[in-house]
Amino acid sequence: MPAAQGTFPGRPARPAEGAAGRLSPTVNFALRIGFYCVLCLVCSALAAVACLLVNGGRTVKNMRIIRAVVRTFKYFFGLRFEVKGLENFKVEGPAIIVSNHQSVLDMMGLMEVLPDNCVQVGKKELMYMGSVGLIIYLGGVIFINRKSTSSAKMVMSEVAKTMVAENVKVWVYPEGTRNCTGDLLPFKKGAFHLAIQAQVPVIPVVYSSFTSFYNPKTKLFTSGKIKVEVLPPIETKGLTPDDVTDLTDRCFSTMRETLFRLSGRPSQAKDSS
Ligand SMILES: CCCCC/C=C\C/C=C\CCCCCCCC(=O)SCCNC(=O)CCNC(=O)[C@H](O)C(C)(C)COP(=O)(O)OP(=O)(O)OC[C@H]1O[C@@H](n2cnc3c(N)ncnc32)[C@H](O)[C@@H]1OP(=O)(O)O
Ligand SMILES: CCCCCCCC/C=C\CCCCCCCC(=O)OC[C@@H](O)COP(=O)(O)O
Repeated sequence: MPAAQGTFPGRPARPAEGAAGRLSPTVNFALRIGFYCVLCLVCSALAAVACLLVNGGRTVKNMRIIRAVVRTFKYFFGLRFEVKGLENFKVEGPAIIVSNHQSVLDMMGLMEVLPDNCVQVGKKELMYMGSVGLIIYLGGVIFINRKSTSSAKMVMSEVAKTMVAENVKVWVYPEGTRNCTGDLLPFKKGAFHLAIQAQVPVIPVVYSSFTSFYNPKTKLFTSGKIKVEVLPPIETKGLTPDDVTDLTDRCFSTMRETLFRLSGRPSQAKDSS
């Protein structure tokens, strides 16, 4: 049975165990992150076989298999998710989903709420992570080259056409990189160009800050609760490229306000420093 409250590996010691039973935060952090990576690598290899046998190759249908596997990971790390607003995913047809990106641990949060027929946009370097790269490829993830704006834009424009033709939702992390500060980085505009080009709604998803249980700088990684809110879709019908900045700013403000509320920091919602 999986450990319920972050008891494996490198769980914090109980007072009765004394100093001998305690692990330094650095060792605890390394063990838990190392275990996460091994879990991802091993499960990806096994899931890749299942994906090839069941679906035959690269297809978004493989995401169902990946989702089912990754949803079990939270039990090993004592993580709990409290999800609200899943009904907001029930829009007819394709949509762009945008969410905050804090850590590699986000894969657990992603799979907790991932709707069917939804692929993510990821940096191309992810392809080279061994079996994890293979499973990401098999899941249909759209790879972009962050070092080449023109090629990234070309890929995104192609996605605008295919997502409508194939009725697929696309999940983008608009911060463009991981950010575990408890705030949002300024949003890149690719997701919003994509939504307006395809004339599909944007659905923001916000995860509460990990900083109370996870902080790579201070080597903190314990059990914890993550609040997730799927916000109402923002329509883009009739919007033009001139509206991209407004749409980006609107999503950013709504998500930042939600991030602070979910993380118990309402007073900072208006502070843009
Ligand atoms: C079974 C076990 C499994 C174990 C593993 C578990 C799970 C794995 C399985 C699946 C899950 C996979 C999850 C993958 C997650 C991946 C996460 C990431 O990789 S995040 C990083 C990559 N993503 C992004 O970067 C997306 C956000 N970025 C953008 O949107 C960017 O805008 C960009 C399109 C990438 C371009 O970026 P760049 O920095 O080069 O340029 P700018 O953003 O500054 O834009 C310049 C300029 O161009 C305009 N622009 C942008 N896009 C467009 C467009 N499509 N069309 C037209 N114009 C565009 C932009 O507005 C700027 O102009 P201006 O300044 O005038 O506004
Ligand atoms: C043979 C090669 C072996 C490689 C071994 C790799 C070991 C890594 C194994 C598992 C790690 C699980 C990662 C799951 C995928 C995480 C996706 C992710 O979060 O990518 C980060 C990316 O969004 C932004 O990158 P940056 O913050 O800009 O950087």
